[in-house]
Amino acid sequence: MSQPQFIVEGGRPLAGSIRPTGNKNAALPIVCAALLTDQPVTLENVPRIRDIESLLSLVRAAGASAEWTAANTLVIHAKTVRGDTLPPDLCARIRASILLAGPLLARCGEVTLAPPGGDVIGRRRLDTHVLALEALGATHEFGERIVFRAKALTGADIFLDEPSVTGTENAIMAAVAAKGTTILHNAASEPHVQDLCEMLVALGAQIEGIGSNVLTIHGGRPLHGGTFRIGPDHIEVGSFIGLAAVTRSRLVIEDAGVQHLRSIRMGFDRLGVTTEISGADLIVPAEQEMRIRSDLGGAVPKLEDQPWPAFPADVMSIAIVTATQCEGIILIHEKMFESRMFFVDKLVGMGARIVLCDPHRALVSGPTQLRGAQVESPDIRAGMAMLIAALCAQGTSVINNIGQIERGYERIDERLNALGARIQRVANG
Ligand SMILES: CC(=O)N[C@H]1[C@@H](OP(=O)(O)OP(=O)(O)OC[C@H]2O[C@@H](n3ccc(=O)[nH]c3=O)[C@H](O)[C@@H]2O)O[C@H](CO)[C@@H](O)[C@@H]1O
Ligand SMILES: C=C(OP(=O)(O)O)C(=O)O
Repeated sequence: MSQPQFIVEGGRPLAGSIRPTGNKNAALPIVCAALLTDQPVTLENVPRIRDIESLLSLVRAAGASAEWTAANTLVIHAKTVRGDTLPPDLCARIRASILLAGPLLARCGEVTLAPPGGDVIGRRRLDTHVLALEALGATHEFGERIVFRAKALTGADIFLDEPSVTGTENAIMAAVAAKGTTILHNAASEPHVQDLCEMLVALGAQIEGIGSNVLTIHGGRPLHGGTFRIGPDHIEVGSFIGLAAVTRSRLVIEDAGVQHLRSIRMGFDRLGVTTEISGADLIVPAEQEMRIRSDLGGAVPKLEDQPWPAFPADVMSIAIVTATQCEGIILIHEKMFESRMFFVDKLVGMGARIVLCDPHRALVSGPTQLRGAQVESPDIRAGMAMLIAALCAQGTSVINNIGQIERGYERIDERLNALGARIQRVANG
């Protein structure tokens, strides 16, 4: 069945306030972490997005209950769980299915998964997950099925081969259940990793070094139930900064989690897009310089992604669209995923001046007037980037395959229409 489309009328300025939803990439591991205890866990500010619904289907298949008690409040109760009943098609739908490995291994001593899915943005390793779980005492089988087994999990001194986000999260969840102390070196430290740690601490875990790349976890303490509120999605905030800039709109991004925005704001600053902090809110003024800042001596500047706390890979696609509306030239270097930049073809089709140097680097020269077009949305962030491009373009655009956008952004058409956008969601065919 074909997916609905967005019909977007471009060129309209937006205005008003918008609140980011809870962080998708925090909510996903935190839902999994709720399976570590047999007590009920209440999660607030959970985004109502497709990836969460897919994960909840997996959680229920494992034997836990998961009920929405308010629009964004979820109660998970994993009184008993099983690790051998996860439907392969659901595992293949989302990257986050792999995050069930740590908690179900800890609870059941064995877990069987199918290889995870997620955005088709290039090869996605699982080696770090295996490295960490093996160090804690698990064995693994890897093929059409991924099986982890452990009679007992024991704390260990672990150096991760890369600061994998989900790899770190799996390691943390397993280490919290393991007897003894685990030291995780070269750990990822993104806001979502921090949120997961804080949630586990709220349930009784002992974790030191939260926010750094060395975590010390004193495991084996029984976890109780509790309530935890998911933090705001900094990637969504980055998306709204780009949206405001290219539509020349003043937007107030409420309760934006400003403590986590330094690298994102600095990245947009390089494009000539400045933002202001006002209490807990972030303001994007309508008047922007939109002039790319050259490096010293007039050299061509570069915007590159790196592990946290540097500029996040998931905001790169949004930065590319923004750069098409700024005066000057900039090299965008996406270091991580081999297929994430291919969507720039679609921007070129809309009038952007972009040279894709190789799968990781693109040279963007602006500003160019974008024209409405019929486009696909290949992954969550490219999809959002296309939506932003359509809102800034002259004329009408059609965005197909919007299920990709809705994997990560809650009611995005409704929320942007409340700011003055014209986005119509229509059934396709
Ligand atoms: C469900 C979930 O949480 N998904 C996120 C998670 O995926 P996921 O956990 O699958 O990504 P991984 O962190 O395992 O893989 C990316 C690897 O590349 C490294 N790296 C990162 C940036 C960079 O500029 N250069 C570099 O080499 C990372 O440190 C990491 O080692 O983290 C990715 C990296 O943030 C995000 O894109 C995904 O949205
Ligand atoms: C790549 C992303 O998601 P996932 O890891 O779930 O595919 C993303 O959130 O941009």
